[in-house]
Amino acid sequence: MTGHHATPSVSVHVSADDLAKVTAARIVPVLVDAQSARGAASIVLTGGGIGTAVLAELAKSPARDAVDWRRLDVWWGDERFLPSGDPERNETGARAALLDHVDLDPARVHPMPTPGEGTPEDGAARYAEALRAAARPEDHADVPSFDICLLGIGPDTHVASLFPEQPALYEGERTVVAVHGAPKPPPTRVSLTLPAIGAAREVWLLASGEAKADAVRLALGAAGPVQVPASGARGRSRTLVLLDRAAAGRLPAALAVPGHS
Ligand SMILES: O=C1O[C@H](COP(=O)(O)O)[C@@H](O)[C@H](O)[C@H]1O
Repeated sequence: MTGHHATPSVSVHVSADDLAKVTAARIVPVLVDAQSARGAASIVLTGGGIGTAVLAELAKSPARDAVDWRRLDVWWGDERFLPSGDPERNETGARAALLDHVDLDPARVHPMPTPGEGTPEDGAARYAEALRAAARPEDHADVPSFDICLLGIGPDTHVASLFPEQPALYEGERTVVAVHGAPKPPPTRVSLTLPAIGAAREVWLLASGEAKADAVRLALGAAGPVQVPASGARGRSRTLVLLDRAAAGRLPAALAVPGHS
């Protein structure tokens, strides 16, 4: 799960609302192309404000009918280790925003573990095994080459549940880990690691609002992933950084290229 990774390209949209709409619209052709090229598509979902808003816009978009939802594999980048249906779970938000509104094959939807199923470590190991089973020989990795991996950027530069300076950032082998003592509640979580994220064809980093402006600048700067986890989240073919104007406000002018809105 090493090798070449794509240099980020940045697009900036006038508002969080536009950012969510444009990102949703950009997801559709990527999934459609993947389904025609390989028979099925895969997406990794994120929690968080803008990530969930993108899913809600996708549910509303008439273009969504171009996707064959039954041939979509849905994974999560991270999850709060809470019971199924808990409003704080990323899964709960994703189901309400999108998954409950499209005709998915339930066998292709892969929620992360809940406390009722054992320890977070057990759950992480089972999730890693499910990813390994879904990987194809041509993926040359222990996880599928996700077509899109969506990741929100936290104000502290975390992505998924990979928080600055935490042990998960030193993980070079495992694809999924249990996280204890996360600085953002709840403290116990399960997360993909950077090697698993880096197996994605496309990584899309999302941020909206002024509170993310410093994190976005750091994510595109020279710091390494232990200090700035978002700087280590890169796709193999493409890394897109999708921002609203407020989140792009502290980028060097040369990087803050306006998007399509
Ligand atoms: O805790 C989490 O936070 C991040 C970012 O959330 P946001 O509300 O600041 O956008 C999210 O990407 C991650 O999936 C989630 O578990």
